[in-house]
Formats: sequence, structure tokens, C-alpha cells
Amino acid sequence: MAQYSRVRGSVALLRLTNPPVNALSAAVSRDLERAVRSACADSAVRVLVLRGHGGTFCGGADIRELAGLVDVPFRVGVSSLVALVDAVEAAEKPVVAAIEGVALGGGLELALGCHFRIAHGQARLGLPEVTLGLLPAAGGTQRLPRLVGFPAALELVATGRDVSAEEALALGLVDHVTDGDVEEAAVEFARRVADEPLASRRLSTRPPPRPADLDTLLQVALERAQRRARGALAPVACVQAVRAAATLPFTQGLQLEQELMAALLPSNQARAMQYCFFAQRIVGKWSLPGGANWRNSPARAVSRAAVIGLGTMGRGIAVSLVRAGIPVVAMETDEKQLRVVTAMLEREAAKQRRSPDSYLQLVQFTLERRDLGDADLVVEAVFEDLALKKRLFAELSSSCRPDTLLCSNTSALDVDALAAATRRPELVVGMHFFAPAHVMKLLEVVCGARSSPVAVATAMQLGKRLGKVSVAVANCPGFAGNRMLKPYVEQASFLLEEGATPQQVDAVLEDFGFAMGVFRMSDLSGLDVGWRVREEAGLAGPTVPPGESARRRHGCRYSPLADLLCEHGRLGQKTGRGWYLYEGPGGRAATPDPWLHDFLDQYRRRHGLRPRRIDQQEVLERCLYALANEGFRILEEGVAAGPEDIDTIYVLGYGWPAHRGGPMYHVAAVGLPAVLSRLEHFRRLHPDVPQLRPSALLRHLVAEGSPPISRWRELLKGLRSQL
Ligand SMILES: CC(C)(COP(=O)(O)OP(=O)(O)OC[C@H]1O[C@@H](n2cnc3c(N)ncnc32)[C@H](O)[C@@H]1OP(=O)(O)O)[C@@H](O)C(=O)NCCC(=O)NCCSC(=O)C[C@@H](O)CCCCCCCCCCCCC(=O)O
Repeated sequence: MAQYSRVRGSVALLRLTNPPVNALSAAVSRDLERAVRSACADSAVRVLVLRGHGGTFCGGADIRELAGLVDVPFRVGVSSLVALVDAVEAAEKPVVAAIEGVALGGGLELALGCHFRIAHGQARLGLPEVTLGLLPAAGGTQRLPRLVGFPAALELVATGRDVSAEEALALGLVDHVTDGDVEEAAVEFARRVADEPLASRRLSTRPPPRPADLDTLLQVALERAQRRARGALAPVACVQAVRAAATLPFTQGLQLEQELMAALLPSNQARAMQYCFFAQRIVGKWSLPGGANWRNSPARAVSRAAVIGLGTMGRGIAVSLVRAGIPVVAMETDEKQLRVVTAMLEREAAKQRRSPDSYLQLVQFTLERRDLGDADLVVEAVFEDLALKKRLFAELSSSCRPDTLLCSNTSALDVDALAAATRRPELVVGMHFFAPAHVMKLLEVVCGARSSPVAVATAMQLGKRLGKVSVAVANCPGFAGNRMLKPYVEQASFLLEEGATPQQVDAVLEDFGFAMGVFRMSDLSGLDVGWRVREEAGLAGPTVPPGESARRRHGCRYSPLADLLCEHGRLGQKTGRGWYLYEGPGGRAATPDPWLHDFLDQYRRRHGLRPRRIDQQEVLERCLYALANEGFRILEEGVAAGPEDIDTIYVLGYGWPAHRGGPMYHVAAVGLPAVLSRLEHFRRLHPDVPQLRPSALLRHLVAEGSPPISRWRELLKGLRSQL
């Protein structure tokens, strides 16, 4: 709630208190508005300072209220915050916002209503509403451009990116930055400005800047937003609202902002994105079958880490650790890789406006295993080869401190087998980073059968410290994410056999909202990655039993198309050709390749396959339902604790569009009975494809009357769980 006290005689100090992030619920907004009014009415008060409780200014409007998860009459909820911001701006005495921690969403809009803003050097400011499928609707889209200009406002509102205090100062978003006590600095500042006229400080009365190239700016922002999230409504609404700041008077702009918000709020997209927000918090609350969980199992401090192997993954992991301020010993035999990491660290330092030395001094390169001895945690990121990793883990187990955690960056290998190669299986966990590891927000923490609570807690916590969302999964081939990818990719290949083209399949998936369709993605990651896995699994190459038909493995349908492309040296972007043709090796622009179409025609003729017309609906249903069906199996087996875990993995790791919530959310939204019936239909048509056989859990949920997704986690607790 809001407390009001007087300091230094004439300064009213208002403290916004609603832990943990001081969210502006309807009740809190009303309370704060009352406090502002009474401070203004107090003749002893000349100036007001507004700060948040507990080291943070404000995390914005209460998302639970916006999502309809708590019982507040909707209009009352949203109008309270708008009224609060208006009342602050209209105050006849200067109001200074003292910002530390974060000022996000409605929190920043509240600060924009204040006449002055002071920020702590570590504070972050932004309008992330677009990431919730919304737009800033307490005046943010109208006030921000009047303060920082159109290019910056458009970018911040349409992407939801937050900025550091330093960048905020450069943009003119704050008036002063302090590394000392923000309250003291704000009170001092407030006393200096107590008598300043306020008219020009009220952003609603400022004329907006009108850049000559406004239309181009808007067009570019719109195209960028649409590229980033195809089919998403909120970024488009954000651009429209900011545009109104240039073309309409303030009150009409505000009106449009609210109309756009009124359209977004009840949309399926907003619901899906708000589900993603809470899902990403739920996954942090992990538990293990023995009763250990995130509350009762403290993480061990990691004050020094080691990374073995500085290939693509190891490099990104090392950069993430350094960026989080953790000293790293990096072991690599190839000098070229050391130069690449150094260059990456220099680039990162420049991005963060830090001196290169501040990063470089945190890394020690070595060729000697003994230099790793001092690390609290080792991340092994060598080539994806089980025998090699097992050898390395056995050596590490004798050369590292007995309490050092041994983590493997693996995307599919058996973590229990690695643990068994050591003398400390309880201190072994899998850490599946996603490429590029210093960019991607997801970390799958793979809990082996013998991983101890402290090992899991430390890996989960480390992920968070690296700025990632950590999701705990149990050990099985492919863990959660890659295991689900297999039936998805297989369906896409079967569709090619039956008559589709890569560009047709990709176009359907990209229209659904994926940044990249399955074939473009496969070209990007390299076709040889899957080829190697299939060879190891005895599905491709010399280990296939003689006499096995090309299109069958272990009695089930198999598509050798990707293997055949690899045999032709078509490994994707790196060789300049794969499912598509590129400008040359390493090229990025995919164009349809006539060679591939001839190849598919010949393949179909050779195997007596009559191509048929395949519609968009079938492409979507077969690819996505096969993937989600595997998700149900993963839940059934307790490999992931709930649908939120799978959806978080897919949205943050595999480019699943956030405005579609994730695969489990999507099938729940379509309706489980309908999904079951379509899977049964496809299963009848393709009886030799086991992934199309509806999972027992899907059948069970349908039989239970399709409970809402928010209840699945609880229902799953009754089933076998490895987590
Ligand atoms: C703040 C963070 C950066 C903190 O991160 P940290 O890692 O420290 O902690 P966690 O993320 O784990 O969070 C801790 C805890 O807090 C919960 N939480 C966080 N933020 C919020 C929040 N804003 N509301 C509620 N709860 C929050 C979180 O869930 C955790 O709890 P849990 O139990 O789950 O563990 C980080 O949390 C963060 O980034 N938060 C979100 C920041 C954000 O997105 N803010 C924007 C919110 S939306 C908003 O502000 C909208 C505004 O623009 C104003 C809207 C006004 C509307 C006016 C509309 C008029 C239209 C009228 C329509 C009428 C229609 C009709 O009549 O029909």
C-alpha cells in the first residue's frame, strides 16, 4: 500500500508497498492516489518524492488482475492506475520519482506522470507490455514519445526492451542517475526543484516532436515488429498508439491507446502471453521425487567456474558466465577458438558499455586440466560424443575438488551414464544450453537419477544468474525439447514424401508464427547434426541391418530423405545447399532449389508414392499434434513436471510463438477432444507411425472432461514422477 511521511521538513516521502515487486493493483493504485492527494493538501509539504518498497520502484500493473486471475471488477482495476498517473501529473507540487530496481510497464508510466525522475545506476526501465500481448495503456504511448522522441519511443514500446539507467539518462528518460542512496539523491533533488514551475514538466501538455520522416519510422517499426513476431497483434497496436502521439492531441491519443488496449486485453494472444509469463515463474519452483525442492534446497555459491571446449556452445557459455561476473577458467586446445572468445567478450563489453578489460580479466585460458581444480562448477562443452564425454568425466572426477559440480552441456546424451563414469554421481547434472548460448534465454537442467538436490539447485540458480529461465527435466533421450522435436521433424519429412515441398511446409509453420519453418531451421542448424544422431541410433548409415527397407526401421515408417541429402553433401547453410539453395557456403538467404524438387519427384517415383495435394490444416495438425502428443508422453512419464515446463522450453528454446502460448497451451486452446479425434484420424491413415497414436494422458484428460491447463500440474502429481 502507500505510506506517507515527511522528511527534511517539507518533503513528503511516499512509499509504494506491495511486495514482491510493488505491482499496482487496483487497491494499491487507489491508496497511492489518496496518499498523493493528502500530501498535496498538506501545507507543510512543498515537494513529493515517490519511491518503492524493498529496493524496487514498481513492476507495473498487477498482471493477475489484467489476466482476470483475481477477482477485481475489471473497469475499476484498470481505471485506478490511469487515474493515479493523471493525479500525479496534475499535482500542483513537484513530484519526483526515485527509481531503483525496476520501473516497468505501469511503474514507468507512473514515473512518466511524475515531474522529475531520479534513477539508481543499477535500475532498469521499460515498457514490456507488448511481451504480455498488451500495450502501455496508462498514458505510456503518449507521454514517452513527448519525452524521448519517436524513434526511441517506437523501439521501446514495440519491442518491450528495457534500458539501463545510463541509457535512460542518455535518452532523456531520467533527469539524474546516482550510484548512492536513491532516496537521499531524490530528496536532495526535490528540495532544489521545489519552486520550479511545473507546466513544462507535465508531459501531457508538451507538443510532441514531429520528425519529418515519421511515416518511414512507423513503417520500419511495424515491419520489424511483424518480422519478430509474425501474426502478433500487440506490436501492431503499439505502433498505432505511438503514431497517435504525433497525429492527435494528447487526450485523443490517450483515448485511442485505451481503445486499442480494450481490444487486446480479452484477446487469446494476450491470454497466451500472460500464461507464458506465469509459466516462466512456475518452472523455477522445481521439486524432486524425494521431497527436495526449490524452497528447502539451497544452491551452492558459484564463485569460480570452468568451461571445457570453446566450440560454438562452450564460447557462448563462457561469455554468459563472464557477463554475470563469474570468473572462468576456459580450457581449449585450439588457439583459434581462444581468439574468437576474446573477440566475443570485447563485443559484449562494448554492448554493455563496459571496458574490454573488465570482461577479459575474468577469463583465464588454459590447456592444463589441473587449472580447473579450483572451480566450484565445471561445464563440459566438448563434441557430442558419449564415449568422449564419459572419459572426460572420469578424469574430471579425479582431478577436480571433491565438491566440484560436474555439468555436461549436452542436447540429448545420457546424463546417468556420465554420472556413472565419476566417483561423484550425485554432483553430476546436465545443462542443455541453446545456441547461441549467450543469447538464448533457455536452460534445460537435466536431473539424473542420482543428481543431488544441491546439484539441481545450483544448476537452476546458475541459469537464473546467467539471465536465463531454467527448466528442470528428467534424463531421457533428447530430454524434453529435442525429444518432442523428433516426431515434428518426422511428420514434416513424411509430408514431403506424400507431395508437399519444404517451402510449403515452412510457409504454413511460419504463418502460424514460428520464426522459421522446420526445413529452414534444419538448414540453419546443419543436417549432419541429426544424421549423426540417427547413425548412432542405428537408423542411418552402416549400422542399419542389411536388407532393411529404405522407408522402414524397427517395423515403423521411416523417411530417409534427410540422410540422402547428407549423402549428397547437402548439409544446409554451411555447404550452401540443404533443403534450400543459398548464395554460397554460409549463406543465409534461402531460395527453393529445382534440384531438390527433381530429387523429391524421383524419390517418390522410386518408392511408388503418388504425390497428393496437402492442405495447410493437415501440415499444421500433423506437425504440431505429433509434437504435443510427445509432450503428453513426457508428462505421463514425469520427464517434465507440468505443461508450463514444456511450453516454456518451446517458447524460449524452439521459436514457438509466445502469442500461441506453447504446444501444450495450444492443444488445450484448440480443445483436447478435437486434438484427440484428429490424432486418431491420422493414426488410422498411418498405422505404422507410433507418434500419431494418442498418448494415454491425452485420453485420460479427455475422459476427465478436459480440465483447464492450470489444473494439469496438480493432476500429474498423482502419476509417476521423476521430478
Ligand atoms: C519485476 C520483475 C523484473 C522482477 O523479476 P524477479 O526475477 O525479481 O522476480 P519474478 O519475476 O520471479 O517475480 C516475483 C513475483 O512477482 C510476480 N510479479 C512480477 N511482476 C508482477 C506484476 N506486474 N503483477 C503481478 N505479479 C507480478 C511474479 O509472478 C512472481 O510471483 P510468483 O508467485 O509467480 O512467483 C519481473 O517480475 C517482471 O518482469 N515483471 C513483469 C513486469 C511487467 O511486465 N510489467 C507490465 C505489467 S502490465 C502493465 O503495467 C499495464 C499498464 O500499461 C497499465 C494498464 C492500464 C490499463 C488501462 C486500460 C484501459 C483500457 C480500458 C479497457 C476497458 C475494457 C472493458 O471495459 O471491457
